[in-house]
Amino acid sequence: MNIALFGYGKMGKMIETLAVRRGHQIVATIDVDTVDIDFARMDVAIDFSMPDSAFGNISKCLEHQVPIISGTTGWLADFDKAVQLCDEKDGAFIYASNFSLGVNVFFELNRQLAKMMAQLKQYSISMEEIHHTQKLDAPSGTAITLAEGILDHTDYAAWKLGDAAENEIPIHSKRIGTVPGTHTVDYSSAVDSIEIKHTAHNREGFALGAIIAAEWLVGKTGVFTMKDVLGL
Ligand SMILES: NC(=O)C1=CN([C@@H]2O[C@H](COP(=O)(O)OP(=O)(O)OC[C@H]3O[C@@H](n4cnc5c(N)ncnc54)[C@H](O)[C@@H]3O)[C@@H](O)[C@H]2O)C=CC1
Ligand SMILES: O=C(O)C1=N[C@H](C(=O)O)C[C@H](O)C1
Repeated sequence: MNIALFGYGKMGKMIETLAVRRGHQIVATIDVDTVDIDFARMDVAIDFSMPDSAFGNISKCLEHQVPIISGTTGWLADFDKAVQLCDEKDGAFIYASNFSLGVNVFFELNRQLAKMMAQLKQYSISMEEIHHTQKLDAPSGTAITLAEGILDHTDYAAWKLGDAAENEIPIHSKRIGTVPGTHTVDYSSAVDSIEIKHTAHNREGFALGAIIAAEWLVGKTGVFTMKDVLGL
């Protein structure tokens, strides 16, 4: 496949390495200063850029009929517009807050646990996410997806960054060194706690998941998720 990378930072470079190893060609690396973009050469594009550039990059790809994988977080205020544009253009689009296969299993585990705990009102829920100090957005996209999975199955009204009201799920964000990404969901009562946790050891899992999603998306039309890709 001919892959274009939008965003040639930590993730873009990791995806390049793994994609070449899987036999793909990187036909463009587009970063903040890139002026000319040759969309005709691309079978698929993968965007790991910045919160304020993601929607623009996604829109350009959809306008040019290039299937687009979006991994950038912190731009979801524009998500519905991206879906609408994809429909209008008969395009192909996948966004995931986290492409790692392990985290996508963890998302399902989180939803199952929330269902089981919904009636046990003696437990209060809190979440923690830890990332490297260069991360621009908080809470992480992954933490938001986890919180949404809990909100779907419980009486909590919303999630909140930091301290929260009784009917809100607090998400505590920490920025430490070079941590690639750790997410914990905690249910605590007066007598015990239940905790589920995912720890990324490096960025390879995110990059591999994004490439697998790109391989899956080419030739399809519509808006999909990692659940579709992985058959979860
Ligand atoms: N969904 C997932 O599985 C994962 C998502 N991420 C997200 O991916 C994004 C990028 O993460 P990193 O690579 O660690 O960040 P990074 O800061 O290392 O790289 C971002 C790159 O985007 C470039 N950029 C800025 N404006 C641009 C534009 N208009 N067009 C193209 N590129 C532009 C920057 O110059 C930089 O090189 C973040 O939003 C992060 O939260 C990160 C890891 C996994
Ligand atoms: O910025 C990162 O590094 C990561 N961002 C994603 C997020 O916001 O959830 C995914 C992963 O946790 C790494």
